[in-house]
Amino acid sequence: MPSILIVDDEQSICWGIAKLARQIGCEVGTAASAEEGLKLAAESPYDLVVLDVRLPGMDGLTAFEQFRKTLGQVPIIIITAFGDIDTAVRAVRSGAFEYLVKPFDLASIRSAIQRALEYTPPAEVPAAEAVPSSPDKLIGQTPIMQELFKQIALVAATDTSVVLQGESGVGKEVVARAIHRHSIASDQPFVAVNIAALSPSLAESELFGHTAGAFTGASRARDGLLVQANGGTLFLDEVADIPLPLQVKLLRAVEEGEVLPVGADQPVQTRFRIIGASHQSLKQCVQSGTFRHDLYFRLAAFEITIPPLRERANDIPLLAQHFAARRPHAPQTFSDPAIVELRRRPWHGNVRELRNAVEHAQVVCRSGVITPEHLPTPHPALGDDTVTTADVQTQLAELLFRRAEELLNDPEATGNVHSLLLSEVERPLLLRAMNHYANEYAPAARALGLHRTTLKKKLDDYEVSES
Ligand SMILES: Nc1ncnc2c1ncn2[C@@H]1O[C@H](COP(=O)(O)OP(=O)(O)OP(=O)(O)O)[C@@H](O)[C@H]1O
Repeated sequence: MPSILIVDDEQSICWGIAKLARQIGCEVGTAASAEEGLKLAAESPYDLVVLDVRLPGMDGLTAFEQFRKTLGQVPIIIITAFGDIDTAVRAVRSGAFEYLVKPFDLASIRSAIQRALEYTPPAEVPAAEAVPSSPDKLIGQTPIMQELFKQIALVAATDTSVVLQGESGVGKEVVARAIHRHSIASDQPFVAVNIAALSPSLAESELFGHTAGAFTGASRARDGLLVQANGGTLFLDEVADIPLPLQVKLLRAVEEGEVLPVGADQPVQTRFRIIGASHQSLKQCVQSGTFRHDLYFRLAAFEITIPPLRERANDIPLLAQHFAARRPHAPQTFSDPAIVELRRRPWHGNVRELRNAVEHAQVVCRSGVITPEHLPTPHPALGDDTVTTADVQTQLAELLFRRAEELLNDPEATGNVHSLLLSEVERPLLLRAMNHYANEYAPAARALGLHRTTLKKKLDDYEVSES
């Protein structure tokens, strides 16, 4: 008769799993701490261990290695309620047979136990590795986040392409960074590019590079971002915005591990893991013909959907504390009504909006305790008819602020930050004006307060066709 050791300090869990194990014909030992479990394991051999991570005294992941020493390569199922991303990665890397996130249903633990009992262990299992904690840590304790950590841990261990879906500000970039940080390529480059922010005329050379003299202004040859990511991870934010002709080139690069820089006749080798992110459904973009289906299938080998903050409201107090702690000299404490208010808000701008609201409150608060009055007015939902001009101005200012910060941190942009940012603002303005005046230069130029020829020249520079 197979025997199972269940180590969990929650009596009800021990009892539930023990009952189920007996039903499937196992002998059962239970322990409320790792130390007690190790003692039982030393006394009699077990065929399977079900091990909780959070235990009084020694934690489950530390005990894992001890169980290995005592019981050899028997399968160990790890269960956890409150873990962080490092816990998930350690659990996956430890060689745990299965990693279950509480609350789990009886069917999943039953299936894990049955599979574990039929399992023949491999000759060697990699040892658990300590994963360094990182400053851009992913915060979350809700079951939704625990599941997300698990997905990240599973995919990080591979070189599979990933698509991250989720509303703006949910944390797609932090997740991409976490995947990279926990992958075997973590010491290689992580190159992040926001496709929507690339000027259309320069997107190709930015991504694929160019030779010297490939176009006016290209005095020196330059590696594109795909080559800069060689050996590491390329994060394409707003991947749905890649122009169709470049999608073909990107697919070729990913499939064949080589790119053709603008103006070059010889390809350059480059291999990287690609992580795409989008707030739009890529599947819908494929259906509407704006995204190639072959590229979609290549990228979406593993899809992760990051839920909006309002669906994990229990994480809000923790996130608020996390953001407040980033400014050690500013107020750190939230009054109870402030926490209630934070939890109540819809957070259409998700974690980014929450982070900004905490920063705002810390600036406004003079008393040491943050109260609801210190919080800024909430962002309206996009497309909401009640959005006022002031709302739009606030959001625009915030986006420009963020983009300016990105450009100021980009060594390639140094010396051009002003013109780059202004061109990103000017292009949509001119396009809108032309559209508004049915592509008539004269009224559009009059409304803009520009000379007609100046408007025409600017549109040419932005490569905006007259159609
Ligand atoms: N779970 C989290 N824990 C800690 N910080 C987070 C978390 N999720 C998001 N953030 C923070 O929120 C901000 C927005 O996150 P991020 O830029 O990754 O969102 P995004 O989904 O990529 O947004 P966009 O689609 O607009 O590019 C960042 O400052 C990020 O560090």
